[in-house]
Amino acid sequence: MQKVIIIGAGQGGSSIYRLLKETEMLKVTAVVDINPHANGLKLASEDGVQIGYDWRQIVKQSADIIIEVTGDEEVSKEIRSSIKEKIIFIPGSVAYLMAKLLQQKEELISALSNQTYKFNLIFNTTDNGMIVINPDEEIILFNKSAETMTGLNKKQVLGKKIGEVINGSLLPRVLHSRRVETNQEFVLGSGLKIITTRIPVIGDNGQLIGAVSIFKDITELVNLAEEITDLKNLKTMLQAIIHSSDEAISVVDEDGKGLIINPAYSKITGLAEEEVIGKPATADISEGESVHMKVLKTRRAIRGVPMRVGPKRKEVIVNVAPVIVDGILKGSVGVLHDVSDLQSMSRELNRARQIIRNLEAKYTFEDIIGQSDEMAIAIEQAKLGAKTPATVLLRGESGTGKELFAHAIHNASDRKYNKFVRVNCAALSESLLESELFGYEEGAFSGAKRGGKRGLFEEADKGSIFLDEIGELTASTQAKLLRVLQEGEITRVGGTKPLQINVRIIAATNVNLEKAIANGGFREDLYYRLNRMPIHIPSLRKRKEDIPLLVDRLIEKINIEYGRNVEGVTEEAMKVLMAYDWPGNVRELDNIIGRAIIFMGYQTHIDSEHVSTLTNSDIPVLADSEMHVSIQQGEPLAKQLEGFEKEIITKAMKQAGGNKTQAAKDLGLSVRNLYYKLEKYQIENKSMQ
Ligand SMILES: Nc1ncnc2c1ncn2[C@@H]1O[C@H](COP(=O)(O)OP(=O)(O)OP(=O)(O)O)[C@@H](O)[C@H]1O
Repeated sequence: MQKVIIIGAGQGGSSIYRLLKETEMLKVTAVVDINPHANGLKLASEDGVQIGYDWRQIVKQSADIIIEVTGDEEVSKEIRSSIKEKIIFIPGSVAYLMAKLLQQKEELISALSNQTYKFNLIFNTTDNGMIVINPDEEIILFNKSAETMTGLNKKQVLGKKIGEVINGSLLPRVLHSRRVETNQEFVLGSGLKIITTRIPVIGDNGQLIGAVSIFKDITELVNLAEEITDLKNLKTMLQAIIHSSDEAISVVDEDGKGLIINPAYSKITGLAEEEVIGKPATADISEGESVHMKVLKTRRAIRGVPMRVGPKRKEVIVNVAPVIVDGILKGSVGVLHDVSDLQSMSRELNRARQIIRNLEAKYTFEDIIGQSDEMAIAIEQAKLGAKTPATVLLRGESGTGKELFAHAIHNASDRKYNKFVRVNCAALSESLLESELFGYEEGAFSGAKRGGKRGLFEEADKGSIFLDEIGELTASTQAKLLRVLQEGEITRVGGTKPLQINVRIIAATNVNLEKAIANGGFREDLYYRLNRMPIHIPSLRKRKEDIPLLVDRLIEKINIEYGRNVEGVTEEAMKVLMAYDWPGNVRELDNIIGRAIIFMGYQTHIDSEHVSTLTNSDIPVLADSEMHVSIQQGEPLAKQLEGFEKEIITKAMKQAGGNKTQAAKDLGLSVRNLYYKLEKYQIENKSMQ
């Protein structure tokens, strides 16, 4: 290796030294610095190169090349003259040029590495994944985010075809199409959803250099979008619910300004949306301080505030509750309940209850009061009857408790978990009764339901059917009933196919069936079928000893019904009750006690004055002094006659103590006709006393 000595370290020799260090053909053995303060000295000593200040001493050493860069002519001359046999001599100017070149190279390298650092910094710190491929589809760049999103290591993927690394990658497509594809959705093998932009890289001369994919993880975005969609759905649903609610609803914000109202609210208050939305809550309801404002002030719900709202001054009950989200008051929601609606609903409910009552047997033998011998026998017989499948015929005047017995028999029988159906045979016309009892087939008559209808016998299958007022059946219905009793089957009206049924019949009548047979009004064969187990329920006048017990139990029952605290009857009152002969039986007694309790004020005992209307006189209906005829101007005669008829029937029923058979007899009407008129004029039994 050629040995080199450099003279003039402080004058550029150091640079020459660094340049020569890189060549493996030359070895710098010494560096001489003619100026002792120059820093070339330090460099040389660090590298273990011999150094010195006395060039004359140094050049005496053997060297193949001497480089002199002092720039000092004197020194230069002296060196030249003193070196006789040295091989090469490079003058300082050339060395200087070399040093300059070296410096430029170093600067270039430093600038380049600086650029590379910046590029790497950007490339690897961005959230976006970046993959670059060459025209052969091989991956040449793969940044940190790409590693994180794909779960692949850069070292594993560089140089590989992108299709092998990312299944189904569409990046090669842009190599062929040379078209940018922006914001394309793609699902990575890891299941991550990304949105990617694919760009072909084309050189200035139009030559294809490769393609870049820049992509973003959009899982969170998608989730967010889904959440927003869910929220939107929820909002839409909530609006639909509020909108369709029959309850009047209003929502205000935390300042009490209207946010939402529904059509029911507008209907009841008479306020349109534009009069409420964005307006202070104090203006929404005409009366008093807005309940909304109170709720917003106190952050407490207010319930049950009665108010009158709207042009019709409708009575409503207001409930308002604050809306608090994460402890922050956001507004309040108010609901107005239209009380008039509630009242009609309660009427509906009562009607429904009545219907249900008709379909269930609610009384048991426990509810039948009576210790008299006659009553004890009747109860005993009924209990026996309950245990057999036999048809039972309950006989007794109206109001003696025949229905009560029918319930009790059903409930004591092994059919108690099945239906108990009550039918009043006198209350319906023949055709209606038959279609009710036996059902009908489609098209049986005009107005028949499509698909036909099940009859009550079918309804009561495996249960019991209570046929009240059986003595009122027409000949046709009697014949059909006989068939049920004989064959255990029914045929729907308009049908041909008989249906097997398993129903226990409990029949009841308050007419003398034997007399009816004699008159030809009742079939004898049916009578014998029905009369297998007759039970006679005594009239109240025949068991007056039961009156005190009945009175006690009735007071107990009515106290509960009316919320009263009546303790009993005075001796005087009891005398009146015992003296009366009770044409309406227990029903009449029930009504009398009920009416006395209503009118007696807050006394603890029913006194004789409260039952003073009870007399056994036999006043003819039309002689009632309260009855009067007054002519209504402009009302048709037929209408006025109807009003008069209603009045007469009401009086007759009152006088008969609610006993329909008696009332019908007094008026010379058939029981069926009386039922029809009671129904027509809506005369209820309760008002009979
Ligand atoms: N022995 C009794 N113990 C308690 N309450 C009775 C008794 N008998 C009848 N009642 C009551 O008297 C009212 C009339 O009874 P029920 O309807 O059973 O009579 P009914 O004989 O079926 O009358 P109708 O022939 O007019 O239909 C009912 O409120 C019933 O609870």
